[in-house]
Amino acid sequence: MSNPIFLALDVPRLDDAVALAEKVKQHVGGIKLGLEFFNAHGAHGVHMISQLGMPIFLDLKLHDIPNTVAGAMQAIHVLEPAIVTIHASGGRAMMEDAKAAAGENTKVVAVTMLTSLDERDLKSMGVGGTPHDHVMRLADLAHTSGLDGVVCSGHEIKAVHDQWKDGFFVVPGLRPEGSNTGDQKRVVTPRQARDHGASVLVIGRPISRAEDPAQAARAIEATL
Ligand SMILES: O=C(O)c1cc(=O)[nH]c(=O)n1[C@@H]1O[C@H](COP(=O)(O)O)[C@@H](O)[C@H]1O
Repeated sequence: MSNPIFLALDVPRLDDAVALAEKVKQHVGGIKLGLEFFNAHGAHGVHMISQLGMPIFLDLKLHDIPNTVAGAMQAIHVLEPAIVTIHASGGRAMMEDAKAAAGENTKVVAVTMLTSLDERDLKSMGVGGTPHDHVMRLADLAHTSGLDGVVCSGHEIKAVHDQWKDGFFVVPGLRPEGSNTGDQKRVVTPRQARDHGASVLVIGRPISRAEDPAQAARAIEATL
């Protein structure tokens, strides 16, 4: 079975990002490049990381009107990402148009509810119900909009997987037992997420901020 860990390369300097990716390469299945990396280094940065020969997950969290998101999807064909994120709250038309505009080898997955949010945050945004309800509703919308899968926390992955058997599921907000959760609120261990149906495990700081990132990645890999 291939390694489901994608390292979130949320580091500001390109040379540090390349060095970190080189260090952990043997212990992860791919690299996730997100807003911090893409806004700082753009297409050039993506090409640099692509040279390591690993699948690239471009976490752009697109959320705009359908025409604009479709145009953004077209613009990244050249980068050949394996996975791209959009926001499910952009709605059905946005998701349908995003999928139609994506490259044929790119999985388009929708962020349901960020792992940094909890029920109080939902309430403060005027959204009723529990995180579970909210995630299930948006996962169903993403499914019927023709997407490949969703991003959700480890708290919901089992229910989402039960409802969408052949979906592709990305789970961030992962922490090995006893490690610092930081800004994440809906957290599980990498092993729990894997056991409950995650296709991809996104892990950033527990590896990137470790004293020995390769050892940290190896230790997490060993728990799977
Ligand atoms: O789309 C994502 O990858 C994402 C969605 C989400 O709900 N929560 C979340 O943390 N992420 C990303 O996953 C990574 C988590 O990083 P760490 O908390 O450092 O492991 C970051 O790059 C986030 O941008």
